[in-house]
Amino acid sequence: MRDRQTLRDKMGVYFVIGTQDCGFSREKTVEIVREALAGGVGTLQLRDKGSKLTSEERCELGRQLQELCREHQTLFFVNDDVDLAVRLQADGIHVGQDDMHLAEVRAMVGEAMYIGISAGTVEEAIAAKNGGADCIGVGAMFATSSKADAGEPIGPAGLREIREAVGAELPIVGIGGITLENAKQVCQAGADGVAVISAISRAESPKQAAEDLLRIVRSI
Ligand SMILES: Cc1ncc(COP(=O)(O)OP(=O)(O)O)c(N)n1
Ligand SMILES: Cc1nc(C(=O)O)sc1CCOP(=O)(O)O
Ligand SMILES: [Mg+2]
Repeated sequence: MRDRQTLRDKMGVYFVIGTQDCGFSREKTVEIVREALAGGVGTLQLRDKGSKLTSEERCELGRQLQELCREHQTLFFVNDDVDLAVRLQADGIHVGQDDMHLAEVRAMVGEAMYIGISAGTVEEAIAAKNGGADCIGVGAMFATSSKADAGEPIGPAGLREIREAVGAELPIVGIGGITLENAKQVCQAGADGVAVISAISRAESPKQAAEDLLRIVRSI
């Protein structure tokens, strides 16, 4: 069953990944995820964008990653693809402002699955909270090359405003351009954790990068 405190605890280091971040290689994606999980990633999101995988192959990759997550007690989220999340019985689904509406997602996934929503403004964050979102991904925090349409960075000040508006209870991760150098600022502004792609996927050691991020998040 969904539990807000469990979710908050698991969102310290939230790794978002798809084959597009790993040279379109499934094997490389699995290898990086394996390392990242060993480093303490608490939530993994499969975000396969513009990939060369068929839907069956994407489902198979999802199953593989979900199995690895289970071995590490890591939450497994699917990005955008509500049907895939239902098929895999993922722990969570993440949707943005241009994706399926929250109420429709809830009707499709049932009561047990976490729903994460993207928010870049106070209005979006309040709407997500009032609509029953379990957590929000706030961004873009900083400039990012991992998402072409990420929009203008809102910085830690933007996240702080959102935290003040939604209150202390709703789990929040910052996302977009987060690195070992700026992760502390994101948490100091009120985030429960950091969601990253490149800080882990492009690190020389994804395991070390995840460990370092977790240490920073836990230091706040
Ligand atoms: C944790 C988290 N936060 C935000 C996003 C971005 O979602 P969205 O705005 O729908 O953009 P895409 O990821 O679909 O390109 C996310 N994926 N995860
Ligand atoms: C997936 C995603 N969503 C964003 C948002 O602003 O909602 S920014 C982003 C990309 C995050 O990648 P990196 O950690 O490499 O910057
Ligand atoms: Mg989306």
